Amino acid sequence: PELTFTEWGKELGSVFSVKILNDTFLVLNSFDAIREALITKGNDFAGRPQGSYRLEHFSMGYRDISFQNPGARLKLLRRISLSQIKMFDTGNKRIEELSSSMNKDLVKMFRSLEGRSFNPKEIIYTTVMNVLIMLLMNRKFEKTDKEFKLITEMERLVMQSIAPSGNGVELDILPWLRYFGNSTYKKLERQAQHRDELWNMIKPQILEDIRSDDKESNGLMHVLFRLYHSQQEKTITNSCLLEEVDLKMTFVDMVIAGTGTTFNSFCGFINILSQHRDIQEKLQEEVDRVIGSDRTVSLNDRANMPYTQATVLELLRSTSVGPFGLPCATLRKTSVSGIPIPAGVQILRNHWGMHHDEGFWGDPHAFRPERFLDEAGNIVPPSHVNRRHMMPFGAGTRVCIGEGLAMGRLFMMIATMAQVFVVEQGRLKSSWDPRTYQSGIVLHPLDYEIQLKSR
Ligand code: HEM
Repeated sequence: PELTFTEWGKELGSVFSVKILNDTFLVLNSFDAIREALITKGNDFAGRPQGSYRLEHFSMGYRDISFQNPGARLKLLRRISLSQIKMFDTGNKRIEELSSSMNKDLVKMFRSLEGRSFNPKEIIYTTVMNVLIMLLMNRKFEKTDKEFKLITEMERLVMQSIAPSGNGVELDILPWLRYFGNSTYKKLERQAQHRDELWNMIKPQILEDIRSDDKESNGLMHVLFRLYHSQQEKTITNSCLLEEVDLKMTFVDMVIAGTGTTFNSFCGFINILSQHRDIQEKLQEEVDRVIGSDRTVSLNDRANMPYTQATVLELLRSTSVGPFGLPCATLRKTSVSGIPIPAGVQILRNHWGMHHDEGFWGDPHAFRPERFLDEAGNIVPPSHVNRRHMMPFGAGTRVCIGEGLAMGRLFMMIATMAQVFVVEQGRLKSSWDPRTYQSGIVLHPLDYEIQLKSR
């Protein structure tokens, strides 16, 4: 739909409405309209649609961060999650060590396949997923662990069943179809079983860490459980009393929101790299000059590696793996581009269209990191017009809470690949162009294979 809406926007203008079966969405299709909604009138547009049977089922009654409406609970969960994610940035030695150990794992897994043609998806998925698990529980799982299998399967089932315009939309309109073997309902039920089984496995692990008072067990879930216990014992009072379902859905939400997005962006990148020799050489030149080969990449290197940073930005713009962000809803009577909008209207923001607007970008379908560099080769500041036209993480009060984590991980993985490998196309070739990606709430690059040579 992102390509269709972008085309329609040329005729219909920057704001139009579409009917998907009997659900109506207002589509915001230009930078000005999206900016007005998310930033100038952020509080008016900060709601999430609450009428979808599928979302309500998946989120246990909107108890996750992504789909609940603003209120004390959302504020508390967002604040704690954000402060934990900040610890993943520079300055925390243990996290830095763990992150670089994960990069080492990525390199080790790739090295074991050197010289062969292979699909890198599984290895990338394992690495990205484990970064999330590290954030949540301060540990990592092996591919063969039951927990890992449950998480993977749960994430796959969610992606297949909750896209606003995808398969299963009929269940929102006719929820009674669940009594008649509806296939999306079966997927929702299966994911709920996986979720519960997973929670029953990880909850005792988190509680055991807390009991043993392991100072290093400071994952987001440890922090939330400690707060939850303090609230129960009435040693802390917040304006919102957490229940176990809030903790469980925060875990599920972070895994779902953080894995598919980062994983598909990086998967897209490796295919882009294998077909852009010039970009690969520029990345290699920079990493050789700034880091060399004697030490591993660190987040602190970002400041000295503008080309790699520009590549991360161009990757997020070009692939736009969250083509509409998350759907939002107006909380009160408002307007956009001078058009009055009542409360309760469901909104889709065409981030893809904004990131591929030919009138603005000129050549939006070329992969060109230089768009984000000035004449001296420095990264342009966030106030630069090209950076302002980029909202891969949304903006305003509901901006993605994983932005810093995702940007940091993408930087680490891109710089590490350039430092260690030359990436070439393998036997299975597919277009790198994101217009070919498979649609969904998150876009998926087509399958491809690569061949790696150590540098
Ligand atoms: C390349 C990676 C990522 C992209 C492109 C991305 C993109 C987005 C977008 C567009 C939104 C919707 C914002 C809005 O409604 O305005 C969002 C929300 C969200 N993201 Fe991300 N994200 C990424 C990585 C992550 C990671 C790593 C995490 C977890 C650590 C995460 C957690 C969330 C959560 C919880 C929300 C819901 C926020 C809310 O509704 O208040 N994301 N993300």
